Amino acid sequence: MPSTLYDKLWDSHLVADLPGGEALLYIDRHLVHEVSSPQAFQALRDAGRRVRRPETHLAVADHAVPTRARGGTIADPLASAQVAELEANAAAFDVPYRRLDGEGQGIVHVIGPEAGFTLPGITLVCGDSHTTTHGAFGALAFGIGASECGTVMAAQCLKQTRAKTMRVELTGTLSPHVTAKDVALALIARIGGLGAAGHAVEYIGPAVSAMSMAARMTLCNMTIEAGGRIGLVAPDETTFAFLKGRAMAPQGAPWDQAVAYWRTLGSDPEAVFDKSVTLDLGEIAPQVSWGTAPDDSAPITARVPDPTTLADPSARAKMEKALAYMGLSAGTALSGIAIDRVFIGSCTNGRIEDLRAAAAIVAGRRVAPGVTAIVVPGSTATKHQAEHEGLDAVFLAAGFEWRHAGCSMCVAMNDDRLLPGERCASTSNRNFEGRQGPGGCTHLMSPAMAAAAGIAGHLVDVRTLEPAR
Ligand SMILES: CC(C)[C@H](C(=O)O)[C@@H](O)C(=O)O
Ligand code: SF4
Repeated sequence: MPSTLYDKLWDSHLVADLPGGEALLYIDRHLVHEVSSPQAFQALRDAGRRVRRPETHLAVADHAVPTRARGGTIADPLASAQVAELEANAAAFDVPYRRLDGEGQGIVHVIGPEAGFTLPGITLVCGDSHTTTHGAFGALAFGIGASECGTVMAAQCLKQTRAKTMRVELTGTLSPHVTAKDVALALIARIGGLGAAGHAVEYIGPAVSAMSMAARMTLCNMTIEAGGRIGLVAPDETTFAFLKGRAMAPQGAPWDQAVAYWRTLGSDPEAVFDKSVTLDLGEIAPQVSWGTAPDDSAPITARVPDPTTLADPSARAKMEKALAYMGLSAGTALSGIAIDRVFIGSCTNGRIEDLRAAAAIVAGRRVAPGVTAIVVPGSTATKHQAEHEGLDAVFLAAGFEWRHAGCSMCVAMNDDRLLPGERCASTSNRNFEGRQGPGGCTHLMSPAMAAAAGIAGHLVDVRTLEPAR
């Protein structure tokens, strides 16, 4: 019977079918961060257990870490305690740990792929919803809860329910300045925040094959914002080229064997999916979010939607609430909404390709008066690569701040936050109320669009930005 990529990954990790429809899956790798791991380590301690296969875990601090300075002590007592706890737990349980002041530090979803820790054909989990990111490599990767992290550490297995499958076919070609982020936002706006719930989404089609690994990771990263716990792209030559020579990827003959296996993973041509959606990339314009959920997104050429046009009272009330929080009135042109801050970074768009795209817009221009703009690379290695390419100088010359790696302003768990009422053009993935700080307003967009907003001082179509002087 023809199988999908998801079926192949599931079947190759199935330990046992359990009564009641659940199954026991073998877990190959586990990424560990400071927010979701303390409870898991404590559970091991309480039960007197060790980590079963320490070498299959990789720990790093990313959510709470300060990005202004590295080395020395962390001023914030909570962040300092969280990082110290992770470091002590990793040492006590022999789990490999990426030091905060080391080259290997960064956001879990950025360092996994960079290290070749993320590989096609494996199961990979993390106590973090954006673990979907790693599916870009053809890995069965999904976010788990804090107590499940402890289960994986102790047993290397997890109980799971098989997901349904959804095929998202991308056709056509992206227009200039339109990116995977715009595709993700347009898709989520179309299918809704629960449009992929219960489904493992596979992105298929020539437009996916043409995408870089960074673009595929952005797509898979955002799959959770459509409710899908799993986003997948079949591994291909682009995947292999990205992984070859990475520190934790196989080398020599095992590499050749692995690639031969990875080539077999793609969905069979006749494989049947439970659900199917097609998106023509040629029709997608740069997107921005206007509300308080990622599916509240629209082309930058559109206007703030009007709740009175909605027939369903609960949908109307939801939109009214979102617009009230965002301080926006129906009918206002999205292009032109003034911003206070720009955040370029996160596990969605903090990779070198993202920084290059933003720098290309910023070069020769200046951040608008009154706007504070920060660039936060997704990993320390990305930061150093960007510096090697001179991107830091481009950002600094334009008035951007150049920071150390971490989750930063994606989530209000560290020093980088919006103040109440501040409005931010952000390359992150969530725009919930208070996500970037209590009372802060987030507009999601691509790195090029966020850079353009910083230059213009308002949301703007990057394709119409005034030429650099
Ligand atoms: C803190 C963590 C558990 C959380 C997640 O699960 O995704 C965070 O990374 C986020 O993006 O909201
Ligand atoms: S960058 Fe944002 S979305 Fe990604 S793991 Fe950190 S907090 Fe979560």
